[in-house]
Amino acid sequence: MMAIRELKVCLLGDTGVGKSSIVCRFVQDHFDHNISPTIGASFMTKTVPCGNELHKFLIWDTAGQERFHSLAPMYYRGSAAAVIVYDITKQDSFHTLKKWVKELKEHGPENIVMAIAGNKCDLSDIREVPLKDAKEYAESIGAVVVETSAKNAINIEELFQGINWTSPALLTAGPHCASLVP
Ligand SMILES: Nc1nc2c(ncn2[C@@H]2O[C@H](COP(=O)(O)OP(=O)(O)OP(=O)(O)O)[C@@H](O)[C@H]2O)c(=O)[nH]1
Repeated sequence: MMAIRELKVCLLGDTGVGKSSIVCRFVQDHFDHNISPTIGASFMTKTVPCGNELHKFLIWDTAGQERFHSLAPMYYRGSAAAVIVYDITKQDSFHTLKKWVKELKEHGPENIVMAIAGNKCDLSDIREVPLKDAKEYAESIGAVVVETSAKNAINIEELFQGINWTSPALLTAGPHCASLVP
């Protein structure tokens, strides 16, 4: 018998920052230059061994386009953690990230664990957002931050594994943490 812990996580962030690409790299180890914008949201799972248990990530990848904004609460409300993504080459996307954090604090589940991903770190020569700014901001809201590249498979596993899944908020998250499989 190995315990399986289900970890519900949603991805939020501006359109085009690479949310679907991060999920695709994590779940399928694949990158598509011509990936289409998400319509509504998409759902994927991935199970990975972690110590003497299995972690089953239940991942909601939301659509970043403004016209889908009103759907986001349906996905973040059921999540124990949120990965909020910006594009290190677009200052605007960092601004949008801050708006998501504010919305989560106001309307998200109490104690939702937040992780920030500065994606497209393969393009650091055209960077607009210094890592220092992201670190300072993350610290101010008690979130972890990591720079990722879905394209070059940098820090993608680390992003999902680095979420503080031992947070009391998650341990008390109830039935979805406790099922057992043979
Ligand atoms: N150079 C580079 N390009 C990336 C990276 N991740 C994603 N992209 C590209 O950025 C574009 C947008 O990626 P998506 O994954 O569709 O972005 P999204 O955040 O899911 O967008 P929405 O579904 O509209 O919210 C695509 O052309 C990707 O190929 C990366 O790490 N590096």
